Amino acid sequence: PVPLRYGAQYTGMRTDEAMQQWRSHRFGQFIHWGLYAIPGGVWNGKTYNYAAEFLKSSARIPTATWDSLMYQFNPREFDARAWAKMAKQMGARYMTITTKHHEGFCLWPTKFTDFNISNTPFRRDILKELVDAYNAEGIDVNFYYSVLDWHHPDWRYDIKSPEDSVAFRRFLDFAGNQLKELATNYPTVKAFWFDGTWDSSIKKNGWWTLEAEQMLKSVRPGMIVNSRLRADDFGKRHFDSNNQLMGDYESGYERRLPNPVKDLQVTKWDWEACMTVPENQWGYHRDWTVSHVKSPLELLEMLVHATSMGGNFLLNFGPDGNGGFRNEERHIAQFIGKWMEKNGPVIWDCGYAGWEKQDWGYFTRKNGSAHVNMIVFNKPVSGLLKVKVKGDVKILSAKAGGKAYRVEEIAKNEYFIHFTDRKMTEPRVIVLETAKASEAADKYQDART
Ligand SMILES: Cc1ccc([C@@H]2N[C@@H](C)[C@@H](O)[C@H]2O)cc1
Repeated sequence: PVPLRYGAQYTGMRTDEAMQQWRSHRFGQFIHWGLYAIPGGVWNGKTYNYAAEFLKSSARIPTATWDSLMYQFNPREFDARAWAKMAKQMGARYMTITTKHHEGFCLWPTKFTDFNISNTPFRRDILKELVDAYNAEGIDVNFYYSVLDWHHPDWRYDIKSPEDSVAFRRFLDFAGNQLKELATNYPTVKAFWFDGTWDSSIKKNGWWTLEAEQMLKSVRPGMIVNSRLRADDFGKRHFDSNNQLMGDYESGYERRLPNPVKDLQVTKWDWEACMTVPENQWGYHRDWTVSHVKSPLELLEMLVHATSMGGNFLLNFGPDGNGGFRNEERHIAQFIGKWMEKNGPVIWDCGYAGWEKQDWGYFTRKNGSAHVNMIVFNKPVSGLLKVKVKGDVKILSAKAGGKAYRVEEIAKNEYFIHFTDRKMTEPRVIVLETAKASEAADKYQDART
């Protein structure tokens, strides 16, 4: 392997309590909220279809003009407790909030720039209200932080001169100070979700990305950081030049999920996929007719899909400039919440079952359990659900609620579950009880004698 100073700091999955908690949550609520929520993708009467949080660049708005939105930020409807209740009802176990997005506006009263919530008509510390409200509902809070900063004069996309180096060094000190401030002043924060780290200026300063990770973990032992923060000695990101994952979980799945057949490598490490409800809107956009809006069922299937491959699913909400959620978002939360109320146990604390993906849906398994969960989305015409088990395993029973389904062994390690449900109105969970084939044989042995 190539000797690295700023590469992966450890190999394998973390087994400490904090990481086990993060991993067991499986389902998180992403919240993108900032000045971009005020115009909501519309500027001077023109609607820009690209992501609303990029309106500043889509509409080529001068920084001074964009930054003056700060004087309008006064979300009267904002109620952190109501947000937290909606997330709780949805079945989310953690929430990731944009402390600062690319625009550079800070949702907390930071000491390191005036471009923050305390200089708005609203004044209140939104971050503190959210952390307190979500924690009170038993939901962990993580911080999204964009290193890329359109507001800060010392930001550089690349380092092309000694002046760039001096300025960018000041910028990295600024970012480091903000990160330390966040980890210190909000002591219950569990993880940092870094974004805006793809530019050459960062890739040429891999040392800083490791220093930021180490600083956060020294301020808060157990802190979790995503792979997207990290660049190694050669500017390689996410996976270092020895192909080792940097940070504590892979965060490369944005608006896409790993393939359940071809991408099984992800089951070897922690990872999280983040997802928009429209095709590509993270911040609030006034007009959702500009693209496909995913249905609650599509999003529920993605949550199950991620869990089935041992990953987390971070579903995005974009509150408007007043602090309200769209009806589509409320409906999604209510729909998924209703399903999770009954079936949360096949998501929370669950992961990759180790069996081959089948067409009818997904397997999940609570770590180490002899029970394997089937979440059925696509009932076949035959009503026969194929299950291929691995190794010394026999299926003893298949149950949904109190009802048992016939388990038919059709070949070695292959079964049909006779799924006689007539009409499927929602994804159905069938729990398989398994035992070691060798031991199970003894069980039959007993029956025969
Ligand atoms: C090209 C591009 C840059 C940044 C993004 C940001 N990452 C997501 C997690 C959102 O924050 C989006 O604004 C998306 C696409």
